[in-house]
Amino acid sequence: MDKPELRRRVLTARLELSDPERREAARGIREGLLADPRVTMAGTVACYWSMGSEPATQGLVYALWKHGATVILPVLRPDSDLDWAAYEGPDSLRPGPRGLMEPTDARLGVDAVRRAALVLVPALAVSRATGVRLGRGGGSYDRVLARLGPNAPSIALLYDGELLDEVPAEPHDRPVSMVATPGGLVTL
Ligand SMILES: Nc1nc2c(c(=O)[nH]1)N(C=O)[C@@H](CNc1ccc(C(=O)N[C@@H](CCC(=O)O)C(=O)O)cc1)CN2
Ligand SMILES: Nc1ncnc2c1ncn2[C@@H]1O[C@H](COP(=O)(O)OP(=O)(O)OP(=O)(O)O)[C@@H](O)[C@H]1O
Repeated sequence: MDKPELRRRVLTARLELSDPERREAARGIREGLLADPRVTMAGTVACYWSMGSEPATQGLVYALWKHGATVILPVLRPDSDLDWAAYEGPDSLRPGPRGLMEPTDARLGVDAVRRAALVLVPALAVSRATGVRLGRGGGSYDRVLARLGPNAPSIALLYDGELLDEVPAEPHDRPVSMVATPGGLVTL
């Protein structure tokens, strides 16, 4: 299966989830992450503000911020690379391009993500064998993951059934080190 076909399949399956199924999945993902010291001990966490049918991250972002972490969120650049800015509470976001909500705080630059002790990554699917992830196709997170050191943990947030035996990979694809599913964290 090629990337566009797998993207369509996963997005279709996500649209078929009911609201209670989505809420329950987001709760499991959030609780698994917030129970892990690698998450709660991170001084700076790079996260993202979920949209559409993605597993919801709003409660997670809020909990990390309340807990005292610096949470940075992506700002999409015209070249699909990602700038970053701090989450400063529920009023610190505004609508951005492509249906995204983006932070209004000062832009920190594309390299700000290197200061994160943990990077949470959107994905449509991840390979159990290699950690290679399928994204929306802009290559944004391929560039982000390429900037991180080899030991910086990166966690993709997935619904059940999205950790797959095989995900189509190209040379520029960068693996994540873990996935967070409704059932808990899986180290790859
Ligand atoms: N929540 C979230 N934020 C993110 C990403 C993401 O995947 N999810 N990105 C990951 O790289 C970057 C933004 N990249 C994006 C690339 C494509 C589309 C996109 O295709 N949007 C559709 C509408 C999708 C929908 O409503 O579900 C569109 O514009 O038609 C959106 C964001 C940075 N921020
Ligand atoms: N390091 C990079 N610098 C510039 N462009 C890149 C880089 N990595 C990937 N790209 C480009 O991004 C495009 C999309 O790649 P791909 O289909 O693998 O995206 P994806 O990983 O699914 O999406 P995303 O990372 O945005 O979630 C490709 O055309 C690729 O050439």
